[in-house]
Amino acid sequence: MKFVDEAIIKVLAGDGGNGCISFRREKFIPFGGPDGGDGGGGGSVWLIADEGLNTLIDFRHQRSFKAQRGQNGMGSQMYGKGGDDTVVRVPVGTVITNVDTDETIGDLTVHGQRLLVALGGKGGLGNIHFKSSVNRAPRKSTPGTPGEVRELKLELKLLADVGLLGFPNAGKSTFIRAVSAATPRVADYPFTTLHPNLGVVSLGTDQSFVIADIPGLIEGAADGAGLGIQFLRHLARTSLLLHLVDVAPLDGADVAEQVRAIEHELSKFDAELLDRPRWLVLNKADVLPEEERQAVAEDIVKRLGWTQPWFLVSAIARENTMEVCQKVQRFFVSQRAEHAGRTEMHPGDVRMRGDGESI
Ligand SMILES: Nc1nc2c(ncn2[C@@H]2O[C@H](COP(=O)(O)OP(=O)(O)OP(=O)(O)O)[C@@H](O)[C@H]2O)c(=O)[nH]1
Ligand SMILES: [Mg+2]
Repeated sequence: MKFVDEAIIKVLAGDGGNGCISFRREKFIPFGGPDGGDGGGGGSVWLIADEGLNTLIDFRHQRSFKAQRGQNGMGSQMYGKGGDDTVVRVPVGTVITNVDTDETIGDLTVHGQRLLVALGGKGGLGNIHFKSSVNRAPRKSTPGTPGEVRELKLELKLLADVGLLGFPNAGKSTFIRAVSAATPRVADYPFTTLHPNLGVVSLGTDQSFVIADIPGLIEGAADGAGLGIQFLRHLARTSLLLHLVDVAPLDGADVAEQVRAIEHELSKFDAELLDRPRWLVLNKADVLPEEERQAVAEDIVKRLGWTQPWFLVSAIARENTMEVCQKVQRFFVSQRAEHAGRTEMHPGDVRMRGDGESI
């Protein structure tokens, strides 16, 4: 199925029904009082997160969602029926922005979570409300109010703990195949991966994390080269990036420079991503003679002045890949412990809570 992670939709809540002007008319009561009922409220439009959906593709076909209008009030003090709500299903991880104000109005991250996006109009008042000592036959009612109408931008940002980053052909998909049950296509040409894939790395009971494989980035991606950088949005929620590089490119390219090129694109997309913990994974160790591997890797690390953790692996031979994952798991455990400790000490500190949310 095609992967779509952006959509614009229009939501239209139902208008309220109008209040009614009516008078009681019965055989022996020729001048009965007012008995026009109120209009019913208009239905609202809600979004609901559904884990059964993986993409926003459905919104290519239907872009407008309308809730029902409230029924008008009627004689004999009958109130109009309220309009039905409309509920629109979206994938878990959908961020909702109001197109007119550019304001983010919600982020649905849990299955079943709901967000009200257009409130139904109120029903109008029937003439029974306008009876007074001076006016016993009011010819007055009020119309229902209009339902809210909004244009919304939906953006899917996948929920993953770890993001894989790197040039095409670096071996990202091979890596996720090696450490999880995910089976994205692997091939020796660039841009094999055209949309993100998620894999669950399971290291034991209560020891698992989700890893996202995204399409490769190339120099100039921020300006649209290759598949562009729009897929980087799927790294937004991750806490750790694994930066994969081919340790010995066939064309003899300088690995350190390749790392810098990706960093450059990353900073153009979102400088904050550059500050995120990022570990270097030097892949394809198997192409180098065993006795040279360590020295080549250390040289790259030294030239980069790399201070964060780094690894030398062979994704295809599954060498050292699980060690990377174990270290990732330990990183999450210590991060959680650290946050738990910090929030205990400063329960009212807003900054801490912000940090906590980003885990
Ligand atoms: N020798 C060797 N080849 C590898 C290794 N990992 C991946 N490859 C090969 O490198 C090529 C690219 O691998 P992919 O996993 O498709 O690379 P990718 O980073 O997902 O590429 P894109 O999806 O295009 O961004 C394939 O031919 C793989 O078999 C490795 O550890 N050693
Ligand atoms: Mg791939």
